[in-house]
Amino acid sequence: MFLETTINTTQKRGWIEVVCGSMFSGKTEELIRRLKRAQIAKQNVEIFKPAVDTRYSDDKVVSHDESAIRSTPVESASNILLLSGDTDVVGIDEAQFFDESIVEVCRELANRGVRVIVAGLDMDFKGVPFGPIPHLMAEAEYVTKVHAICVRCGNLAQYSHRLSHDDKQVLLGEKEAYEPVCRHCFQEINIQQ
Ligand SMILES: Nc1ncnc2c1ncn2[C@@H]1O[C@H](COP(=O)(O)OP(=O)(O)O)[C@@H](O)[C@H]1O
Ligand SMILES: Cc1cn([C@H]2C[C@H](O)[C@@H](COP(=O)(O)O)O2)c(=O)[nH]c1=O
Ligand SMILES: [Zn+2]
Repeated sequence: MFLETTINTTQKRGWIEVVCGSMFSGKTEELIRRLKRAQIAKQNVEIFKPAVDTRYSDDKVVSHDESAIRSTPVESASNILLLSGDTDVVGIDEAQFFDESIVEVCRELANRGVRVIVAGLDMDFKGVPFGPIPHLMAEAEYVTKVHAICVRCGNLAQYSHRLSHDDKQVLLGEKEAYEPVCRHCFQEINIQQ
């Protein structure tokens, strides 16, 4: 479990946390858990997600288990800077869908003294690093990799296997479109295909 860094109230110091893993690994639940605890601590919290992710809700980040928190959809990473005026904590979900400029945005916020918590897929359906997440992992002070349960064998899953033959990297979907699998099962699937 991630343990929050003690906040030194005399000096406002920012940092970056990344929560990554496959689909269904609990990234959004963990993001919501950290943000709700910050709200309980009376911190000023803003949550953003890419406008492209229209699943579940326009104005909420929602987990597969239906826990939710209010959020603002943004068309581009630069909007996050504009909308984060007097904020102590910024949460960003589905960060794999932003372009590389999200790295600069997170850096700028952290340098300003903001705690930035970013959740996103570390790998796409091919097992290839996804968008800006690897770069964010390199810059972050704290990286938490969470795991789903492999639907084929019950081991820890780190891959998101796409059930269709669609080859484009971005394809929104849920259980009808993806299943979380472990290394062994991911290899077996790819040998068969
Ligand atoms: N194969 C699975 N392994 C783990 N959790 C699963 C699985 N299938 C469904 N879930 C549900 O997904 C929830 C995690 O959802 P969520 O936080 O939205 O994940 P993520 O954001 O990583 O896709 C779990 O608490 C569980 O209820
Ligand atoms: C693996 C993979 C996933 N996606 C899409 C599918 C979902 O809409 C999101 C991931 O959501 P989650 O909160 O992590 O479950 O990303 C994609 O577009 N391309 C991929 O390769
Ligand atoms: Zn498996």
